[in-house]
Order: sequence, then structure tokens, then C-alpha cells
Amino acid sequence: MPSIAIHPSLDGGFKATDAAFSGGTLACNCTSNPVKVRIKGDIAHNHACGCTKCWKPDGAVFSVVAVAPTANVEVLQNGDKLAVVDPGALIQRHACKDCGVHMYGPVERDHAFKGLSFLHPERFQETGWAKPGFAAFVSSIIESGYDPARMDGVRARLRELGLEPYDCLNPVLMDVIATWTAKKSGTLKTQAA
Ligand SMILES: N[C@@H](CCC(=O)N[C@@H](CSCO)C(=O)NCC(=O)O)C(=O)O
Ligand SMILES: [Zn+2]
Ligand SMILES: [Zn+2]
Repeated sequence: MPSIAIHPSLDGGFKATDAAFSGGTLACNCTSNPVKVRIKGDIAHNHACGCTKCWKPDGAVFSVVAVAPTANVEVLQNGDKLAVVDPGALIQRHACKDCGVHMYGPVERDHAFKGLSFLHPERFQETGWAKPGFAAFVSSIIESGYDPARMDGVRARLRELGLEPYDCLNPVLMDVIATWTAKKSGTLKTQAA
């Protein structure tokens, strides 16, 4: 039986990670006048995401999405083709108006992720970026039409790929958000030891 499709960069075996990867250039799918965005330095928290808001290539059930400091993001070419998908969202996803690929999504609101931009490393023209480390918002694939009866199989396949499935973010990022919230409210007064 063929295994459940997750994402093209994962289904057929992940291309080798290069520990020295230090960024590169993201390109959209347009054959003419592609949008190009430079990411200076490495990415972090790469993960598969099942939410309805992240960009996925054709046929993919999950996106692959990571973050980089917004200060390291520079639009190099054809930035006039970019538009914000949902101005009300936390992540201001800048998509190419012609091909639909999301190029970068800064968090500008007062939030634990402020100063970070979400991006899709599969759009790097370079190889070597880190493999996704977990799967987030797994149950959300149902919101895109995935058969709820097949979720056990999806979670089993994610584990087989080394991607622990979570229905929100992973514990590391959930703790980052909760710590930020506790500090903001004054509940947490000092840096936890
Ligand atoms: N069930 C919803 C979940 C959408 C959601 O909250 N997505 C997360 C993860 S995106 C990358 O990890 C999020 O942080 N969203 C903020 C935003 O989109 O601005 C659904 O599937 O739509
Ligand atoms: Zn494009
Ligand atoms: Zn998402």
C-alpha cells in the first residue's frame, strides 16, 4: 500500500541537511519575473504545518515552514508582485499575486514571535536547509477536507518520518508563547532559572 502523502520534500526521502547552511534566496513559482527574497543566515524551528493558512505546493497535505529574523529578510526582485494574504492575521503572509507562493510572513504585532518571519524553505534555490523537526496543527488538515477517519494513518506516517505530531505547535514553541504571555501579564516576574 502506498504511504500517505505528506509533502513532496518529505515523501520521497529528505535531501541531506548541511550543518553549514547559512541562508540563501527564496524564489516563487513564476517562470518570468519571479519574486526573490534573500534570507541572511540560518532558519529555525522548521516544521510541517497542517493549518489552512500556510502555503502548500500542489497536492501537499502539509506545508513546510520555518522562521528567520525579519531583520535578515530582504526582498531582492519583483517585490511589486507581493500582497498580504490576510492583513488581519498574526503572520503577515506576503504572497506572489501571480503564482500564489507565500514568500515571507513577518509577525509585527505584540506577540512572542514578533520580529520573526515565517518562510517556506523548499523555495530556497539552495539545498542544505534543516529537515523539519515536528508536525504542527495536524488536526487542522481536516479543515482543508482531509478524511477524519484517516488521521491515525497520518500521525503514524508523520512519526515514521521523524515528525512528532502535535495539534498546535510543539512544546518548545508553546512554552515560548506561554512564557511571553506570563511575563506580559506580570504573572512571571523573573527569568525562570
Ligand atoms: N485551525 C486553524 C489553525 C491556524 C493557525 O493557528 N496556524 C498557526 C500555525 S502557522 C505556522 O506554524 C498560526 O500560528 N497561525 C497564525 C496566523 O496564521 O497568522 C487553521 O487550520 O486555519
Ligand atoms: Zn510568482
Ligand atoms: Zn500553518
